[in-house]
Amino acid sequence: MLPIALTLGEAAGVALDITIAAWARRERERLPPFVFLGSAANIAERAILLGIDCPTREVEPEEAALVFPMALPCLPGFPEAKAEPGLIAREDAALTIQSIRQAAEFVADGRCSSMVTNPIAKHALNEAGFAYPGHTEYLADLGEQLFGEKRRPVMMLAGPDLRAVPVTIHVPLCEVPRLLTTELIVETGKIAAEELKRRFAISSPRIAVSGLNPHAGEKGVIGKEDIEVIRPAVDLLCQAGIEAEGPLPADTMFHPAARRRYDLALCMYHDQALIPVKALDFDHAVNVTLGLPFVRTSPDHGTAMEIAGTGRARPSSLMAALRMAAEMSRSPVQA
Ligand SMILES: NC(=O)c1ccc[n+]([C@@H]2O[C@H](COP(=O)([O-])OP(=O)(O)OC[C@H]3O[C@@H](n4cnc5c(N)ncnc54)[C@H](O)[C@@H]3O)[C@@H](O)[C@H]2O)c1
Ligand SMILES: N[C@H](C(=O)O)[C@H](O)COP(=O)(O)O
Repeated sequence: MLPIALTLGEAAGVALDITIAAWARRERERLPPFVFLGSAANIAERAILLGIDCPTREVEPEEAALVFPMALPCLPGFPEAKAEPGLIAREDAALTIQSIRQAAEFVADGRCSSMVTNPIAKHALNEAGFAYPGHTEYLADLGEQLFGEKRRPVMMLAGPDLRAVPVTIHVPLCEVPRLLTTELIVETGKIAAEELKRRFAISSPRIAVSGLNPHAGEKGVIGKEDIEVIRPAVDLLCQAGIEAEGPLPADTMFHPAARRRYDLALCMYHDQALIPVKALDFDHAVNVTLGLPFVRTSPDHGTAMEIAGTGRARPSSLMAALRMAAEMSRSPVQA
């Protein structure tokens, strides 16, 4: 059985904590096997701090599934991160990036089934010269480099109660109206619909498209984008055979009865999509990148630096991400 490649993330945050806590729950939670692409020494040290019994074993991915019931499999020789809980070490940025790339390479080489990323501190990587605002954008480039396929990466946050996709992702809010085009909305909606069919067995996904402005523009009185940019996109999605409706006022499309009418909320910007998912399902939602030539999921939360090393970090979202990656890798049609 191929393991999941689990990345290092930011060692000053809760990445090590939730990795250890998830492994410790592997039997009860029936977790798929994973191999940690980080240092065994870092895991051992954090496990002592947390008071969790967590033996490690340095193994290649091929042996990880066999070892997983007894010890947390770690990549042999992976350099030790220097961070302390809550205290970022600048030199760790290179390791964090190396781990993400290594995970994608293992999947490309058929040595791992999929990748799950631990949370990174975007500002720390940015200061170290990392040219991407997040995993999503970096992984799209790795998809091209390693698989020869470049598609638009689509971020989806998926919880038990809601799936939502932001059309624009890691961009300043003031840039959103300029970046939002009919073409971008249609392309994002098509990729999302295709992936819901292919990877999530939803045969005819229903997509609710949000407006941009209050009250979806109130017939153009409070902004024109809803009429001029978003409505034509909804029409084009419908013409492409996708069950899409909108633009819907964003403030009233997330209550329980409204959510029952669709499988995916296609939202215009990051917080419009992520706030409702995290408000409803923070502990169990998963961040999944659609449109990649490989499977990548992630917990929905960030580095939570202030609770690193305290034992207060819950591994539930990471466990949901591991399960989702395993299920998506088993989906009938592979990229
Ligand atoms: N996938 C990723 O790499 C990813 C995702 C989101 C945020 N981030 C980064 O994380 C950093 C911090 O972001 P933030 O503070 O907005 O969000 P955060 O998710 O780190 O923290 C928000 C709140 O939730 C709590 N929390 C988070 N995870 C928890 C867990 N597993 N168990 C218990 N409590 C938990 C935190 O203590 C905090 O109170 C930023 O640098 C951001 O860029 C990374
Ligand atoms: N936008 C995500 C969130 O807030 O949960 C997060 O920053 C992760 O993004 P990447 O997966 O692109 O790193």
